[in-house]
Amino acid sequence: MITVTPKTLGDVPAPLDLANLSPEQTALEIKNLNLFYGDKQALHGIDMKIPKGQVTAFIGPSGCGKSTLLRCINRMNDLVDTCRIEGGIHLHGENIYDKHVDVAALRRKVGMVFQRPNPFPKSIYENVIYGLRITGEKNRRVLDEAVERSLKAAALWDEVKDRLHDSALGLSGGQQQRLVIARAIAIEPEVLLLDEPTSALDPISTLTIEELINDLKKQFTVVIVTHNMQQAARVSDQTAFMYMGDLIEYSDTNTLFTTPAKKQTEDYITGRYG
Ligand SMILES: Nc1ncnc2c1ncn2[C@@H]1O[C@H](COP(=O)(O)OP(=O)(O)OP(=O)(O)O)[C@@H](O)[C@H]1O
Repeated sequence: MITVTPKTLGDVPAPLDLANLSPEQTALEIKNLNLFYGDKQALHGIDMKIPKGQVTAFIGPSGCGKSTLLRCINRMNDLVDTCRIEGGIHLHGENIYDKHVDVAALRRKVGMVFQRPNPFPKSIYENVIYGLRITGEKNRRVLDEAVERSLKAAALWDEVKDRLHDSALGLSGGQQQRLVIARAIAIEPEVLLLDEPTSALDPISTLTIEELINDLKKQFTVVIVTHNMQQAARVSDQTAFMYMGDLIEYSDTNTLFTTPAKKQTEDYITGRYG
């Protein structure tokens, strides 16, 4: 039996009425999203609004479709040949799956951090400004400021400010993951997708990243996939429980973990399966 103590990091905001968010409150709206890998349907008619400036977690047993849904938000699934999508995801009222959407521009608005830290074999400095270099930024002062701002926002500045031109590969795993977060936020996205960002880290680094997530939502909308229910309870404002490609329950995190509406959710959070 797993017991989950909800929300220990940050303030507990008043729960939002997730079904009736206003356009101003909404960062993303997922509308009747179906996803197929070949003949196999991995997501079934997902409908949800993700609020701005908050942390939303996707939880559920292995294979339920959490990462698939997360990857839909910046069209990473476009890279999978067999993948077919119906329905849409609306950002500023526009479906990101419309034909004319520039996917590179979308990924500048919707950044992503993966399970394993993946810094480039370059200096700390060059890692952070990687996205800015791609956009053609050359002004040294602009780049220096972006490095300092992003590393501070990723809670890494104090640890690396005297060795910005050393290789990023010399950092610890937890530092590398914060560097990758700094790289993602240097281009000032609106939404940050985190796919099990602490699963390769030790408990202390995990706590540092969880505290960081709580700070990041002041500037960004954060969506996190985690297999760790305690982590979802600690960092997220709302939680979506998925099972076999269905969105079973989506509510504010305290409600989902203390008084779930659906039996499947209760069975999962009490450790009866998954
Ligand atoms: N590239 C792919 N090609 C074919 N099937 C895939 C692909 N990626 C995922 N799937 C299938 O889609 C379903 C959902 O997988 P997904 O990785 O989204 O689940 P998950 O909930 O994130 O699981 P985990 O917690 O184990 O990472 C699974 O049945 C998986 O086998």
